Amino acid sequence: MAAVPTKDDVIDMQFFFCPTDGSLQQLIRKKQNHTASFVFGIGSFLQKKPKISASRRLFLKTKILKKASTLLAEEKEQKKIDRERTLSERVPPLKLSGLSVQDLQILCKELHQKIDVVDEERYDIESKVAKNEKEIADLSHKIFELKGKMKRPALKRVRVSADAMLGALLGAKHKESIDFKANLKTVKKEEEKKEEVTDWRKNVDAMSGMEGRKKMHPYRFFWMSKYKLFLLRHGEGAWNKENRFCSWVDQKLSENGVVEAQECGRLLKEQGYQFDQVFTSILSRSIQTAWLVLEAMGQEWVPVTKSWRINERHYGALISLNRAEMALNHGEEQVKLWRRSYDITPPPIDESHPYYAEIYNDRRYSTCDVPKEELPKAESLKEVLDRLLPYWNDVIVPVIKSGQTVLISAHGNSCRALLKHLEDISETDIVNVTLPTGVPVLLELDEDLRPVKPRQLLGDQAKIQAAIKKVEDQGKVNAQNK
Ligand SMILES: O=C(O)[C@@H](COP(=O)(O)O)OP(=O)(O)O
Repeated sequence: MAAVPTKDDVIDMQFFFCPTDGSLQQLIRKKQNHTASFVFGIGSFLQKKPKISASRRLFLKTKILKKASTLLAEEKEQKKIDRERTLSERVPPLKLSGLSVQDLQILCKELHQKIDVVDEERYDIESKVAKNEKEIADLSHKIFELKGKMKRPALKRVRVSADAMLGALLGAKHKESIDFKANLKTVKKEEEKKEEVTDWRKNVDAMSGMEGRKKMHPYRFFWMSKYKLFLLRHGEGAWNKENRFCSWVDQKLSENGVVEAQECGRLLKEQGYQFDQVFTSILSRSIQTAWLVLEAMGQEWVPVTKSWRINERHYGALISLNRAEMALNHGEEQVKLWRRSYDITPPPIDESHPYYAEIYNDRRYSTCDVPKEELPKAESLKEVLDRLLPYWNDVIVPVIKSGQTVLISAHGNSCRALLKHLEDISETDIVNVTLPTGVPVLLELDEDLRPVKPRQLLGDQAKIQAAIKKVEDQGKVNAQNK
């Protein structure tokens, strides 16, 4: 402990509470060395003057306490002022008056971007702290182990040769001398394997679980999302209800489908989401769903862009057939392969099919970016992805990257194809991904449009699970609505 300063040494004396033990302390700064501080307990300070009476001591203590409490209050007040000053410097008050809705939206976006940046910094700092804490814990553990090794029981040193020791162990018969060194193995000191620090974003192979998504680095889930993308399978269509393959036949929403779409819009509104652009297929059920969602959200003005490339998978000759009947005739396994496999294409549609003319004579298919003759006659999920990807890359991605929030109102399989691409789902695992009607799927993506979190199906989770099961069961012999 530092020497007790004399009266001449002292330039400043303060009393304060010690936060660690709650005792009253005295802080004295030395004259010669302004950087040095000495702290003495009040007890010991007072003990140095034994002549002091009890009442005087009490009086002093009370005075010191009063002074300390005033100082504390002042310090608290000062901290408050400092905090407010720093906040007003770093976070200037928002000037909202006179701003148009568009300006407000831009401001909101800017603020969100700032929050994202701060969160990323916070995340970085937190992970650094966690890493350092782990290192400290490891080092403490090593120290503990070393200390343990130091406390070996004191052994008596005995000078005995190896031969003498063998003799003692094996008895007097032992005569040979043994070269112990010859039997010693050379053990290389194992180099401590250093954990490789890589950019987790590049670690696609390490992505994990979640319905077949490849393993994802756990930290990735804590990364802040840069973009939000919403995928939506339209509300129930008339043929969904009848359990018929609808595909490119332009069925409208069922009554229930209308309600599903409206409820979806209400939910998104409740949760405060706003869209800047909506993309749909050129099939009425996805367009109708987009309208109903926007209407329920009060965002009817949001631009809607349509493309055949977002259309449902072309189910070829299966179009209009009942799934349960198909399961009865061809087996549930076969129906599952047709419905959910990645690269199995169902038999193609031809002119003899009852819906061929209705599909291919429809004017909408002469507006596509490929000649009518080149439009598919049946598609596997892979083929859906092949025709969807150019549109995604060339049209939708730039919109998302410009900072706009996008809703894609599409179909079961066009959404599955996109999910496979975005979440890097394997060909075998995509079989297990099923989307219910009218349930928005929220994807949070990083700057390269890779998911940073598991996809979220928004809404009542029990209902969603039941709806998924219902869709899966459509391909079973005993499905409802045969
Ligand atoms: O074509 C259809 O009937 C369904 C998908 O059928 P499954 O792949 O579920 O058999 O597409 P959607 O209702 O999403 O437009």
